[in-house]
Parts: sequence; structure tokens; C-alpha cells
Amino acid sequence: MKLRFTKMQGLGNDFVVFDAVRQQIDLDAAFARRLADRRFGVGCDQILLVEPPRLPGTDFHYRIFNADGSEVEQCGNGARCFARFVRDQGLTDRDEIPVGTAAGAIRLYLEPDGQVRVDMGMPEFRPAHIPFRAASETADATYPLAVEGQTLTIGALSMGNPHAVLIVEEIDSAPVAHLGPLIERHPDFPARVNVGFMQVLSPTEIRLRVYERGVGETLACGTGACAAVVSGRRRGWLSERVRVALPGGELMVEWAGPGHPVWMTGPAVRVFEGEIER
Ligand SMILES: N[C@@H](CCC[C@H](N)C(=O)O)C(=O)O
Repeated sequence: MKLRFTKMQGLGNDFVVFDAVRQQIDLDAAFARRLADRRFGVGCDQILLVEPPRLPGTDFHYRIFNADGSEVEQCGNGARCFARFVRDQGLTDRDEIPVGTAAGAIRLYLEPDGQVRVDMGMPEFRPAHIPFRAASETADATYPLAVEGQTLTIGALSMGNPHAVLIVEEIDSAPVAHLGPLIERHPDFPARVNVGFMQVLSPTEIRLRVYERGVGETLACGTGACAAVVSGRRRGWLSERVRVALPGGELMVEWAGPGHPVWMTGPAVRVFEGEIER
């Protein structure tokens, strides 16, 4: 059976997107890994499924699979591509699109300039809900983490999916390839974790690299950008509106503080369409 897909990207974080409203898709971990393979498949960081709604008040359901085949709760760059996809495919004519995910509902807004703005919902700091093994939440949501005999300081939070955020002096020489996999699979993060390395340039500007759970380092991570800004604000380093420079390009992230949702704005681009044998 042949399945139609669209290859998309947001700041070089790339996706294979399927319309699972109008075609039947049986996506298991093995098929997800084959699709994501850059030599034997299409090649992508995540596979996104656009499904009929499950949550009340939403227009669609959004499912996300990492390149290693694991199904996850949230994906920020994918959310912007989701909005562009459902409009381009004629699945909706709305500019404001409420979407259900495994982490709850989010709202996507197609802006007149072509960018997509997303209400990513509230960050979650309670350790058990991240999930992260800590006795209780600290005042600035940072914790010591023992890695290879050294004690690192990490910010820990969930943007629907788990994130650890480290502050580094210089992003280009940050030990992303070495520490990323060690922290991703650290026993204190029982569901594994996405690992962000953030250099603070000013209260309104950061540089960020993310070692993504189930993928490795990507050119950009939308939830990682949101988590970095939220963690930076909780530590008193950042303002409400922050420009996040990632290897693949820039995002704007806004967070007014506890009790408020996180907003993310950036591009979403269709690359090509294709068919693949299931
Ligand atoms: N690329 C994403 C995050 C995708 C999921 C993540 N790897 C996880 O396992 O939680 C983004 O843009 O947020």
C-alpha cells in the first residue's frame, strides 16, 4: 500500500507529515524508524500524524514519533508545520486552529506574514510530572545532577515533554555530543529527557543547541527553545520576550511568568511531497 506524505521543516528540524484524516495510517515504531532513516527512508527528525480530533473543542489530533520510533507528547517546530500542513492540504480554512496532543490542547495561529504563532500551554515544574527524580520543586527550578563524577546544575521542566537546560559560557564549544546522551538517559529522568545548552547573550537574546531525546542534536527544537526561556526566566536571567538563535535559525519566545502560557513564533516550510510503500 502506498502512503502519501509531505516533507516539511521548521528551522531545519525536519518532519515527514501524514494526513491520517483522509488516509488510513498504521504507524508502528519500526515503520517510523524506516521513514526517519536518512539513507534507507525519507529522512527526518520526527514523523507527524494529523488525525481527527479526540479532545473536546479541538479540530485535529496531533501525534509525534521521534526518529528512534518512540511516540512523544509534544513538538514545537512540528506544531508550526502542522498548521501550515492542514491549511495547504485544505483540511481547514481557519487561521486559528485548536489541536489536541498527548500533552493536552495547544492553539496554532497562522500569521499574515507566513509565520506561525503557537500557544504552547503552561510549563510544568513539579518534578513528578516532568518526570524527574527530586524530593520537591526548588525556588528557581534548578537541581544538581551527577554526571561522570561532576555535579552539573540543570533547570528541569516539562513543556508537555521533558527538558533539562544547562547554561554554558560559549555555545560553539559546548559539550553537546558528550553530555547530551549522558543526560538524555540519566536515571533521574525515567522517561529520558531533551537536553538544552543555552548561552545567554543578554536578557532578550540567547543562543541554544538541543540534544533531542530519541534523535540526537537537531538544528532546532521548539519546545527546547520554550524550555530554555522559561528556565532562564525562573533563574532571573531573561526578560519576557526573548530571541532564540538556534543552529537552523531564530524563534521568538514569550513567557509572562508562572500562571501564563508560553508563546512561540517562527517559520514552517513545505519541502516536497511524495509516496512511500508501507
Ligand atoms: N523537535 C521537537 C521536539 C520533538 C520531541 C522530542 N524529541 C521529545 O522526545 O520530547 C520540537 O521542536 O519541540
